[in-house]
Amino acid sequence: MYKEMNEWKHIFKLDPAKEITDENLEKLCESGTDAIIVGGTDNITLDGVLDLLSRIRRFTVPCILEISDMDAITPGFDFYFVPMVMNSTEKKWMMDIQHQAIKNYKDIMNWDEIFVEGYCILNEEAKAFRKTNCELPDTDDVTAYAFMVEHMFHLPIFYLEYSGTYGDAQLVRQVKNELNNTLLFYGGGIENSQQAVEMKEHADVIIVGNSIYTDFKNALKTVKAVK
Ligand SMILES: CC(C)=CCC/C(C)=C/CC/C(C)=C/CC/C(C)=C/CC/C(C)=C/CC/C(C)=C/CC/C(C)=C/COP(=O)(O)OP(=O)(O)O
Ligand SMILES: O=P(O)(O)OC[C@@H](O)CO
Ligand SMILES: [Mg+2]
Repeated sequence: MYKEMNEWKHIFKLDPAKEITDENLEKLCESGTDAIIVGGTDNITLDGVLDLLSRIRRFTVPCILEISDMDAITPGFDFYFVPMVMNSTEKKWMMDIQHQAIKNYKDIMNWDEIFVEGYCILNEEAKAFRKTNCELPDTDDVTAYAFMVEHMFHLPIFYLEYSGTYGDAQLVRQVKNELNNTLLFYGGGIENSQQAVEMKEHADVIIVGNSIYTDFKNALKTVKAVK
């Protein structure tokens, strides 16, 4: 585990398929957030990733590529996050794409900068849910996935993903109570300081994505709210 990651509280997730002005990008990078993730589900191109990378690189904030497409992997990021979708009904999204990627890249992979995320996607409307043919887990299922991620796979991150909608804070609390070593990331629908504080009470790290593009001022305020 990258030592400082244990102390992270807040991350902004920027989508390479969406536009952001230099002015707003600077505000995000200088906001005090712990890191910027570059990632999304649809239309992720190498050009889009490289554009954001070069613009974020002007600042000191750690910059992470969350890999969702093999064709959009590039050197230059501080860290690489590799999703494995626990509640996908297809082995492909849990194992096979990652297996193929490791065959391609194993000779140049620096495992000190690569972190695998056990994803559990809980919003049926999210693009990632549909793309990876997820099934909606109940509370017991989610808890069991958390156990698997920590005790069977020993992954550094369990990611409760509600992308696009605000989730169930009580479920986040229950999951947090089951985890000891694996960090709990929460992402989904955080649009204001109050929501950020509520989810940060339970999750180790909150991720703010879409509201950067829909309500920038309030998205920016989520950093100070949790720090
Ligand atoms: C050249 C170089 C420096 C190499 C470095 C070495 C390296 C890091 C090699 C890669 C190793 C590896 C194992 C890669 C895995 C590659 C891969 C494509 C894995 C599959 C990932 C996956 C399951 C993708 C499916 C979609 C998904 C779950 C994406 C996660 C992010 C997410 C949920 C985004 C939010 O999406 P959403 O909000 O629903 O959608 P929009 O924001 O787009 O609307
Ligand atoms: O876009 P939102 O809904 O903020 O979710 C953040 C992140 O978890 C998406 O992968
Ligand atoms: Mg998104």
